[in-house]
Amino acid sequence: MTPALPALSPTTRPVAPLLQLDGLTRRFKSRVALDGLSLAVGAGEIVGLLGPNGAGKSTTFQLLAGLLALDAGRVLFEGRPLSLHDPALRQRMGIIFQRSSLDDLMSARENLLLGARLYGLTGTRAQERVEQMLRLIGLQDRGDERVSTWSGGMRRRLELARALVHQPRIVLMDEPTQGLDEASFRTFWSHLRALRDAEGLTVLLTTHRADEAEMCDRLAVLDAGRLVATDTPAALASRVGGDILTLEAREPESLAAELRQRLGLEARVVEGRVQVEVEQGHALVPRLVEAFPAGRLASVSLRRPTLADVFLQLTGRVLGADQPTAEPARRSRRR
Ligand SMILES: Nc1ncnc2c1ncn2[C@@H]1O[C@H](COP(=O)(O)OP(=O)(O)OP(=O)(O)O)[C@@H](O)[C@H]1O
Repeated sequence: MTPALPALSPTTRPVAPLLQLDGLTRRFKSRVALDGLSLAVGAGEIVGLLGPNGAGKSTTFQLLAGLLALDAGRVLFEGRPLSLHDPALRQRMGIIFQRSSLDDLMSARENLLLGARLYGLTGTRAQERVEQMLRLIGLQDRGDERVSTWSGGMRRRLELARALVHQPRIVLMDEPTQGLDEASFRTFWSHLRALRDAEGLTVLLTTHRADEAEMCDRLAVLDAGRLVATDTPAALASRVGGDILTLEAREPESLAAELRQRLGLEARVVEGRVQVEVEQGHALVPRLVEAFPAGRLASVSLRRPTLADVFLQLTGRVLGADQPTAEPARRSRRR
């Protein structure tokens, strides 16, 4: 008798990512919207897709939602390739698009019940799930009100509940908090995290907000349909290193040119102010004040880099802005 093979221990058994995008490619005539995007999303992870306008974020979501056909590439769920039209994939995914998909004339409960029925949940099971979701988003006392009377923040939380009513493993969210005020943004995220903890939810979202990007477990930066970086927010922020000096001046372009020529600094103009990335910012401040007499500089401020700076360095664009503002920074820096 052949001896039984030893069982793989949990540490040696390979764990497939929950969702794996493998070389996703989509063209619109001669324009390549997505150019071989590969990205793995692990179970229980909140992954943020960051990218300037036209980077390919919405195209990725439309492909995953089965609304567009792929030109090349494949999607694996728990290690198994799945067609984007496979009902099994639909069942495991919840999607929140930028535009509201709620029915304004219905109450919150009715909206959730409709969502549940679309995924085959009926009877007491559907009712229970609807009540559970209303509790999780903290709106159980308002469930019978018409959605049209609700605030933007409450509606976004209801969208989240509706995308999750059929208990998907992963939820895709296209700019879920766009237009929300600070308080609604915080509430939305605390519910999202509670859902992740309560239901083991995995999230793939797009955002233009640096504060939202900071909240993700991992970020994938897209530019012109290609993945240019993927890492934790902290690791990405440490790529910029050093300090960010911001200088206000009446003629920012000429000041930036002088900083480059006279001091050999990598200075660029970002939204009307001169920005310089340096290792020892505090040591440079007195030199700048000395080099540029009163009148040339209106103010100098020093801060640690944020994700918005990382984004600028990688893509040459300001996070959330429509137009390019600068060339992506060269790697070498004056120390
Ligand atoms: N239906 C379409 N027909 C032609 N071109 C398209 C179509 N959809 C997207 N594109 C192009 O594909 C590229 C990627 O667009 P996409 O909407 O995915 O970008 P995005 O990252 O979502 O941008 P935004 O942040 O502005 O929503 C863009 O150049 C866009 O013009």
